[in-house]
Amino acid sequence: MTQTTQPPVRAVLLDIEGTTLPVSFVHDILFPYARKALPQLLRTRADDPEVSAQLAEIARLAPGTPPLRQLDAWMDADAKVAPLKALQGMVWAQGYADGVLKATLFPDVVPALRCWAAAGVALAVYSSGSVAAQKLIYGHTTEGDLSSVFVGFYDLQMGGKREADSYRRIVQDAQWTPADVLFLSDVVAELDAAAQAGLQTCQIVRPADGTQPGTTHPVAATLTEVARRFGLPHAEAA
Ligand SMILES: CSCCC(=O)C(=O)COP(=O)(O)O
Ligand SMILES: [Mg+2]
Repeated sequence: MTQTTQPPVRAVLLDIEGTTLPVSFVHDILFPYARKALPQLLRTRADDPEVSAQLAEIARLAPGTPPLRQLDAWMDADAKVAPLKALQGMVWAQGYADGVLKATLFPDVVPALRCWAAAGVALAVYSSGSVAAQKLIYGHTTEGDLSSVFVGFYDLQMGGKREADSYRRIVQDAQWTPADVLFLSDVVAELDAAAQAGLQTCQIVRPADGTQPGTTHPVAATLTEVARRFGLPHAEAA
């Protein structure tokens, strides 16, 4: 019988929602905050080039629809659309600055990420949330600023998370070898796309989020379990 061995993991690419952060934080705190704050952002900063560029993109994607109505429709559908994600990131910045928003990561996340980074494993984020929003989350956690553990942040500018080419672009940008990279996500379609691009994969199945395990990828409930399964260092072993 032939046995396949996994190449050692040299880099870990991580999803956010449902992987490092509870789905409830995104849906019950971040999204309602953005829905409430977006009308004022469009009223007061429509001429700001950062905002007007996103308004132009909305007009390109949904010609003739008033921007706020289109943003509401995308939020209702939880659509992962770049201009919505960019504008959400802009309003969240104020919430983090005011101290109203603070990210509570799953308890296994900070020790695992610190341990992996200290051991020389390259860590990067890939989320539908904008790079600015990702840096805000990891820069404002209940356990302090974690953003320096990451060597890269990737968003929808790389393409959709269910498309294999997005993972190829990320790996190329980071100058990694696909087989050396482990992608962690709660969503099987994202893992399928990453596997198609040659990455190793593991589904994070968080009981708190009620994630349903699939059958086609290794499964782990915590990053500690990921470490054991993929030969990464873990805090207890340090
Ligand atoms: C990074 S900010 C909040 C996440 C977000 O806006 C979102 O849509 C969730 O996307 P993910 O790709 O992390 O599931
Ligand atoms: Mg997710």
